[in-house]
Amino acid sequence: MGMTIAEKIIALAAGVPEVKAGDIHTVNLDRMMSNDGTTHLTVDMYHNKLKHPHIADPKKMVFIVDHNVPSDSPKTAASQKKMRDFAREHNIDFWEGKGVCHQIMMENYVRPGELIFGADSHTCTYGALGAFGTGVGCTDLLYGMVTGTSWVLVPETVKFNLVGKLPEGVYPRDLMLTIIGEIGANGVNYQVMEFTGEGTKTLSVNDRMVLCNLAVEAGAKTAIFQADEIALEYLRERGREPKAVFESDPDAVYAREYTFDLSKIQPVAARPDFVDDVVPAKEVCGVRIDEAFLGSCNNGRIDDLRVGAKILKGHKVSDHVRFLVVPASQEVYLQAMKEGLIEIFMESGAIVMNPNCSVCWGSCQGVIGENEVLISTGTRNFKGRAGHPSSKVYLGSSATVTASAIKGEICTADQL
Ligand SMILES: CC(C)[C@H](C(=O)O)[C@@H](O)C(=O)O
Ligand code: SF4
Repeated sequence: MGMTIAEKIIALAAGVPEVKAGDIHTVNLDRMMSNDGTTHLTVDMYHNKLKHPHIADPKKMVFIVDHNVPSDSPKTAASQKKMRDFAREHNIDFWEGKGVCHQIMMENYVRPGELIFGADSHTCTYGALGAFGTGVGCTDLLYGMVTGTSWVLVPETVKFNLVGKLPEGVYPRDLMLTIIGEIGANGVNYQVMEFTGEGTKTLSVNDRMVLCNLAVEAGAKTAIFQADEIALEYLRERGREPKAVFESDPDAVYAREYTFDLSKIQPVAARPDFVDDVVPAKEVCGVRIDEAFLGSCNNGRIDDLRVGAKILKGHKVSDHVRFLVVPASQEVYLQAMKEGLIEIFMESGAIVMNPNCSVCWGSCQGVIGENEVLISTGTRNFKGRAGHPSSKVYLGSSATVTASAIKGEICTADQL
């Protein structure tokens, strides 16, 4: 029987010739990532719960401080110290303040064909490079750390056929929010979203990251693209080799299929408090905002900063808006500096921050107050996600967020 890309990756990690959806397999993990959201809990369990604490292979581990960096309280400082000390003691790769975990992973580690666990729900981002990345809790992360292995219930795969090309001024973020709006927040629960079709050839690795990253917002176990020439070029530029390059067999089994015509996609926004409450952005135009956020592991890359800077150039951020611009990594930040983008943001009145999760999860920077409204390129708009429970978060593309920051109310770039 034919297999999908995801099934082939699991089969390779399990050391068996074939797997099918519904099977349970023990797998070797290629890598494990953990960030300051939960690593302190994993470290506590390591010390307090294990009879024979040890790490199978420290080279497989990556610890990244990105959620609350620089630390914002004595409490986070203490939990980050725990993480930092543990990483040093055990020779674990450690990154602090260098970028959002998934961006760091994509820039430095992920290889096609790998099976990667991350103690973070957006680990599905790595499918942009043809890897199977999935989020786990810290108990599973600890098990993986100690044994180098884990288990996987092989998920079904759902095929997303992409045709055509996105129109000018419409972005992968609009496409993925549209898909989530259509299939719903439980649309692909515990399934793999496989993106395929000629439309994928119009998408860069950065674009593919946007799609894969948000897959978990539709309940997906992960999302994946075939590692084609575009992905292999991204790898080559970074001096990495693939582990394995797979494509789905013609007779692979899919649970369902959808087709999305990219040329029909329009700017959209997700209304508070649900990621799948997606409407044409024009429908929410006029909503007064207090803050705008351009950043996160979904939309803090150089492409996003270029889009934002192009729209902002020659304009000023509205008097009553804080516009936070947060590059997803130092690599992105440096590139933006070289291109003069940071200057444009600063001169227009934006607040440019150090690479981190920022107000995407509203626990460290930019937290919004009672009844305040944020328009954001972050991943989620759940109640209280960015601060006070009465505050509201709208999600939109980098273009819509920047245009709204200028106007002081939600608007699309073509309305400026
Ligand atoms: C803190 C972390 C565990 C969490 C996640 O798993 O996604 C966060 O990154 C988020 O986006 O809500
Ligand atoms: S940027 Fe947002 S979604 Fe991404 S890891 Fe940080 S908090 Fe989670």
